[in-house]
Amino acid sequence: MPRTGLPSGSGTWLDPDIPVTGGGPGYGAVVESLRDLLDGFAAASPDEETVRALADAFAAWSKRLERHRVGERQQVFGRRRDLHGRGQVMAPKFAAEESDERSVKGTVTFGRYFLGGNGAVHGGAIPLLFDEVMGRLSNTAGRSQSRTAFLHTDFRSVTPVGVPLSVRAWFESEEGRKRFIRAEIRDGDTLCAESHGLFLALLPGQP
Ligand SMILES: CCCCCCCCCCCC(=O)SCCNC(=O)CCNC(=O)[C@H](O)C(C)(C)COP(=O)(O)OP(=O)(O)OC[C@H]1O[C@@H](n2cnc3c(N)ncnc32)[C@H](O)[C@@H]1OP(=O)(O)O
Repeated sequence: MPRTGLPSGSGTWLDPDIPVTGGGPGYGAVVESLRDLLDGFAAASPDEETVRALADAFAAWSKRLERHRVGERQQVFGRRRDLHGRGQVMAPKFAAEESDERSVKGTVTFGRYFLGGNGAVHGGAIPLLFDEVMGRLSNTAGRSQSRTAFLHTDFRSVTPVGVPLSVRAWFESEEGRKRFIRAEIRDGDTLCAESHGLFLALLPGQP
């Protein structure tokens, strides 16, 4: 078991090697429903009756899930590498389409939940997506676990909500523990944002 409880990967992105199967085959559909719920909630102006019904339903589900609470190493959320977005809803779902040992390409659509304003994705959600994609790429293809040392993002044009965007991340260089990675998000030919980051392979005993 890896030190941090996050499994590292010896396969490439599209060839995950450590199956985490908690939640069973229906888990991915639940995560999708949760994403839809967040987008729907963000887009809604509900009446009071609907708000009360939502509050009751959410409280009931929180109580029920409390019975299934586990420690970090048994957690399913965010550890299902067989699912796009690894079964988490904190970041928008990145769907990888091509990968090799040094790069990954895929798509993302930022739902309404990630709206900053005026149709543009929130400026914090974009580095979140970059960290997700670059951080995971950093740990693929037999590499040991790493952590983000720095992540620089340039916002080149508005990143639109609700539009399928292409995402690409690739290794620029690897120097000992240092993994320099770059990434970009494009809307068609338009560069929306680009990032470069340093990911440091963890030393034994580092959390
Ligand atoms: C299904 C599950 C999938 C799971 C998939 C998960 C995907 C998501 C992944 C998300 C990843 C994250 O967000 S991780 C969470 C965010 N990051 C963190 O919390 C990291 C916090 N920081 C740290 O823990 C530490 O600073 C480290 C580990 C990054 C580095 O500490 P260290 O090991 O002591 O290294 P240190 O000696 O300081 O530095 C080593 C070398 O790197 C350089 N260096 C260090 N930091 C920097 C820096 N910011 N900018 C430039 N250079 C730096 C040093 O100058 C040195 O160069 P030289 O002298 O050798 O030349």
